[in-house]
Amino acid sequence: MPAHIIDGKAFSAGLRARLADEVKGLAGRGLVPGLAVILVGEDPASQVYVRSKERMAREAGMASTTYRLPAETTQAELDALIGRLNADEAVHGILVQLPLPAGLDPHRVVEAIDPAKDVDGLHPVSVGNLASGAPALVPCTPKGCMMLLRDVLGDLTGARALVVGRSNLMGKPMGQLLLAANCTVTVAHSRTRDLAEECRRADILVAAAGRPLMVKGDWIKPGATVIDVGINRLPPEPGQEKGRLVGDVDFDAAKEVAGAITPVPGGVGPMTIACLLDNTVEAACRMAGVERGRDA
Ligand SMILES: NC(=O)C1=CN([C@@H]2O[C@H](COP(=O)(O)OP(=O)(O)OC[C@H]3O[C@@H](n4cnc5c(N)ncnc54)[C@H](OP(=O)(O)O)[C@@H]3O)[C@@H](O)[C@H]2O)C=CC1
Ligand SMILES: Nc1nc(=O)c2c([nH]1)NC[C@@H]1CN(c3ccc(C(=O)N[C@@H](CCC(=O)O)C(=O)O)cc3)C=[N+]21
Repeated sequence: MPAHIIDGKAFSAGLRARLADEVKGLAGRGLVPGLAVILVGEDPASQVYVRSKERMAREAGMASTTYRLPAETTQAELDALIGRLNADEAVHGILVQLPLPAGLDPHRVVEAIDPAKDVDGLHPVSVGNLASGAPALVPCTPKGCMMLLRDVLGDLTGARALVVGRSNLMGKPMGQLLLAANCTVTVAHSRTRDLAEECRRADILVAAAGRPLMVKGDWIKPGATVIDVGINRLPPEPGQEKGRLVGDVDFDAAKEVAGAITPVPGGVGPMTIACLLDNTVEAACRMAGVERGRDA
């Protein structure tokens, strides 16, 4: 039986509609959640992301400002902007798009952000809170993956979970969240010895390697839940202007074996933006001492 196709786009729209209601309520109390995004240089993937993020923040009734800085921006200039945003009471969330141009130190930039406004969940305080089980602002993409997994599977207790990739933005926090959800977690990477064999053991497979179509159909355990985080553009076919967008999983083959699977596009990507908005509302409520009606 072909897999259930997990509709991240619809899930994201539902979450954003609930956030819009919540934001309306907050605005009535004088609190408008504000997001600041900093984009240095012209990374094309980040530009797409920044545009849809700004649109969706506005649609949810939030304030959103994007700071576009030239690639030659110095560390001191970037630090100064972050300092101003830290001090700005109308800003509740600050996100610096990664990767940064060469010459800018991503660790220093992330550490300059007030942890209370760290809606990307990358500051050492956020990372420590997540790892130690304290309330934390959780990185948006792994958070979105967990929402989809819980929607499909309910309780994840005891499941064997494999995360392919160990980046700070995705693989590592994903491993932490699955562990907190009582999965038995393996994190694979480019030095993993037999990736196919590791995949075949996984009840939950999260692919975040940035390698187009790397995970083959016969690497999937029958019935497994597959979350494809990869966003890769293939080279254009003759006569086409742009190449096709594909994930890290060979979707056409995998959907014949998996129990459930996310498509690319329309899977994890839209969840990332919804979770960014959710984190901004969360940060705003914490700063204002407002209790949230839980559901996200
Ligand atoms: N949908 C969304 O919202 C988002 C999508 N993405 C996409 O997810 C993917 C991963 O992003 P990100 O984590 O930032 O990427 P990084 O490049 O930072 O990390 C990639 C990870 O994958 C591992 N890896 C690379 N090649 C292989 C391989 N052949 N076998 C096993 N592991 C491998 C690397 O291992 P090692 O550490 O050994 O080098 C590394 O840990 C990208 O396609 C990105 O575009 C990212 C963020 C959000
Ligand atoms: N500090 C930081 N935090 C990030 O979370 C971050 C980042 N930097 N740098 C870039 C990556 C990439 N990323 C995406 C988010 C949404 C989609 C998305 O919405 N994708 C849609 C459409 C994609 C399209 O059509 O081009 C989809 O998959 O359906 C994609 C990619 C967040 N990132």
